[in-house]
Amino acid sequence: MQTRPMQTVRTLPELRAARAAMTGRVAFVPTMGALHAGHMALVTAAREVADHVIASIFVNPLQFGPNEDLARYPRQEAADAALLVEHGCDLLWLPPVEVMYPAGFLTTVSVAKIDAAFDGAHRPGHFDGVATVVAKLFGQVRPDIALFGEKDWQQLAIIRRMALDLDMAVDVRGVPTVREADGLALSSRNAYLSAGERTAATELPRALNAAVAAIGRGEPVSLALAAARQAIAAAGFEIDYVELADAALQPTEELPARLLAAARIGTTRLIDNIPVTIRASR
Ligand SMILES: Nc1ncnc2c1ncn2[C@@H]1O[C@H](COP(=O)(O)OP(=O)(O)OP(=O)(O)O)[C@@H](O)[C@H]1O
Ligand SMILES: CC(C)(CO)[C@@H](O)C(=O)[O-]
Ligand code: BAL
Repeated sequence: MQTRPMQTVRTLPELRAARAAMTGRVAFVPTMGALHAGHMALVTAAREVADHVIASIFVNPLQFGPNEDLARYPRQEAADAALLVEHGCDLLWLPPVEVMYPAGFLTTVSVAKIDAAFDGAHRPGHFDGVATVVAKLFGQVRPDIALFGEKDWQQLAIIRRMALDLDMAVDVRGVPTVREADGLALSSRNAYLSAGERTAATELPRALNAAVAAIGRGEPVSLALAAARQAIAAAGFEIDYVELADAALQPTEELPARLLAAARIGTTRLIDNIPVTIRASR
């Protein structure tokens, strides 16, 4: 892997100066840190499509509910910076919370309808927090391209919609989910799992894949989803949802049908999703 100098900035004047010095196309990877190979796939994809790569790390309080894991969300700035350097990031934007939300901050960006189901229903206010911070980050960084993981499928749909609706002139691109060898989607929150929970967690992608295979064979969707829910629950999960994304979550034709799931094991909430092909003649 190449290593090249990476600048780290924590103030808006420094960010603006560094951005102004960039010529050519700029790709942006927003994150909440605790970086892993999934984030690095975004940085690598960014490197391939642009002249400069900017990443941000900001654990955004606005997108956490009152009983969620804001306080314990993993923070590992030095290790994150080292990974970003290794993968060719040019600029790391590390805004303090008072720079993002100074006293008097009053604005919310809300993407209606596609935020209503799935994680939007289970995490009230979450996607307003995401849309608001990403709108701010886009305004600060002014990227040509921004990359988001397909793991957060609904988030990707919402940000695409927001960028289109608000004429942000940012090309929002999805990057396929990076998985562990046993199928579990990489996630910063996997660090919360005990050894037993980590073993059980593989049931989530396994059951989703089994359901998609059954649907592909022509089994009724309702039966395939019921079997997946049963298997996920039997592994020790409390299920938030295991559902097919409906047309409302497909704001562009580039986003095919998807089976989405969220479930909690112990104190950890995991999400996942995979593509589905539904036979016309069932
Ligand atoms: N396994 C993965 N494959 C591809 N992209 C990913 C993966 N995990 C996270 N991303 C993407 O990285 C970006 C930053 O995500 P974030 O920092 O929340 O990481 P995370 O691992 O998803 O953490 P969390 O556990 O909070 O969900 C998002 O666009 C997200 O979709
Ligand atoms: C897009 C994002 C960085 C906004 O805080 C976050 O929701 C995430 O890490 O997926
Ligand atoms: N990975 C999406 C950010 C969140 O769960 O808050």
